[in-house]
Amino acid sequence: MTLAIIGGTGLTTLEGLEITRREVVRTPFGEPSGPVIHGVLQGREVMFLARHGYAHTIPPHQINYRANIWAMRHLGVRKLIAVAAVGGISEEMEPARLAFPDQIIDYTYGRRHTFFEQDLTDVVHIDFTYPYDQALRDVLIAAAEEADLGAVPWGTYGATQGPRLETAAEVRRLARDGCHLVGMTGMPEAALAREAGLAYATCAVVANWAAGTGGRTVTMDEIEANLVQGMGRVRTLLARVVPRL
Ligand SMILES: CSC[C@H]1O[C@H](OP(=O)(O)O)[C@H](O)[C@@H]1O
Ligand code: HPA
Repeated sequence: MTLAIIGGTGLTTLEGLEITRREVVRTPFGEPSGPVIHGVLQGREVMFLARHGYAHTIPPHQINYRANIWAMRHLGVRKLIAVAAVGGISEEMEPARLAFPDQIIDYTYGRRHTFFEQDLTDVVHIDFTYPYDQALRDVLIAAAEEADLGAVPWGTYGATQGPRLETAAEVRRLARDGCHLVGMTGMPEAALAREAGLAYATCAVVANWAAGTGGRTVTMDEIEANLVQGMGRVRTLLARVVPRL
C-alpha cells in the first residue's frame, strides 16, 4: 500500500526522508501545491507533499485541494497521513500536543470541494459519517501510545475559512458546536480523499490555544515555538508508523 504524507504549517520537509526524485504531476484540476517528493523513510517508500508549497506561500483558502488529492491517487497512493497545525479549543488540546481527530465540522466556503461535478460524472454521494479512516487512525494512536507522546486519540476538527484566525465569539460557537480543535485545511481535503478512495487520517499538532480561550489572543511567536516542539513529536510518531503501513 503506497503511503504519502501531506505536511502543513511547520512541516514543509520530512526530516530523514532519503529523496529519490521530485515529480511534477499535471492534473485535470490544475497544479498541485508543488512537485511530489518520492523517497525512502525507515526503509519504506513514501511520498511527501507540502500543502502550502515548499516555501509556504499558498494560503489555506487557495490551496488546490483537488489537484493535490488527484495527484496522490494518480501516483498510486492508498494511505494518506495529513499533518495539520490547529488551535486547541477544549482543555485537553494543549499547545504542542498531538491529536487524532475522529470528526469534522466544515465551516469553509467557496472552495472547490468535490471531484463529482455535473459536467464530469454522474451525481455521487459518498458516505462521510466517519470522515477519517479508522484503521489508519488505529495505527497512529497505537504508535503514539507506545512512544508515550501524550497524544489525544479523538477530537472534532472545525475547519474554518481563514486565512485570518478566529474571533473569540467564533471560537465560543465552535466549542458550542462540539469542536475541540480548529484549523483551516481539514476540508475539503478529507472529503476529497474519501471521494478518491484513499484511506486518510489526520495528525493534528496543537499550535496555540484558540482565540479567546482563557481571555488570550494568538501570536505567531507562540505558534512557531509550539510547532517546533510538536513537529518533534510528529517525527517520532512517523518513525514508528511508517514501517507498519
Ligand atoms: C497560524 S497557522 C494557520 C495555518 O496553519 C494550519 O495549516 P495546516 O493545516 O496546513 O498545518 C491552519 O490550517 C492554517 O492554514
Ligand atoms: O487557532 C487556529 N485557528 C485556525 N487554524 C489554526 N492553525 C493553527 N492554529 C489555528
